[in-house]
Amino acid sequence: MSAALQLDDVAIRFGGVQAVDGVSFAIEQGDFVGLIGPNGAGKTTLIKIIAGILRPDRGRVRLSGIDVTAYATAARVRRGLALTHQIVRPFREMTVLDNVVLGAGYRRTSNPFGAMLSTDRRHEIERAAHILAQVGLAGTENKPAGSLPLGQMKRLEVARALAVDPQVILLDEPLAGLNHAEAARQVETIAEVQGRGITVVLVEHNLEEVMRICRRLIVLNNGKVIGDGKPREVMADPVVHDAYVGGGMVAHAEG
Ligand SMILES: Nc1ncnc2c1ncn2[C@@H]1O[C@H](COP(=O)(O)OP(=O)(O)OP(=O)(O)O)[C@@H](O)[C@H]1O
Repeated sequence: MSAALQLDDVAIRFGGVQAVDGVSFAIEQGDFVGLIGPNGAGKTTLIKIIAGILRPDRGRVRLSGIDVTAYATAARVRRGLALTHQIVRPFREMTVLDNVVLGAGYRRTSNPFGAMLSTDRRHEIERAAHILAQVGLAGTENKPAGSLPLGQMKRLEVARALAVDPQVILLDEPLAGLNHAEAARQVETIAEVQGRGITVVLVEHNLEEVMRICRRLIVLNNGKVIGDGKPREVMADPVVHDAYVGGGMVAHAEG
């Protein structure tokens, strides 16, 4: 069976900076992978390349064996990819429920606003309400998304990603800015998502949580993969340790 997500020799340069430098890996369906590395390692750039927001200078991106390197983001979403952003970006004046309904529309059509007006909107609404309950946001359906506290807004991001019925979900710093209780709740939500067989790729600075929940870590430094394997083994590797200490960041100092 093809890997859920496969990268072959992916690279991109911004001026003098080789942000991603020949990255290759394959992630199996249902795996739970933490993509980590010191500041500036290339994590966000790589996530953007996987999502089709940036085109690599070279290399290939495959989803379930299909080469999507030339696909726009919307076409990748229709192939089962979902993305949450580091900075939460709901439509703030729209209700929580409509934000999720709109997310679902992306999977079916390139015009999600049109999808909101479609005849099976009742079905979409029921489905969106169900997803909101799954991420612990039942009762918030009719509130404007912009009125939610950050912890709930980050769960809404996950709900919007789930609405496209993804096979692979990319989470960019889903715990950033959350207090301990909110982070714990968000981790529960993410673990539940992975428990449903969805492949999860997580970029996160909270190494303690990453080590606890991920089955595999891929470590980037200066755009290159410098570690790949079981979390404890990877973090025990002196090369990985040096990259963090050298980068001025000590394991589990952030969160
Ligand atoms: N649009 C851009 N133009 C120029 N340089 C960029 C651009 N985007 C990223 N870079 C550079 O590419 C490198 C990788 O950045 P990236 O944001 O991917 O790292 P990161 O691992 O996500 O870092 P952080 O943990 O701080 O978010 C950095 O040196 C960054 O300054």
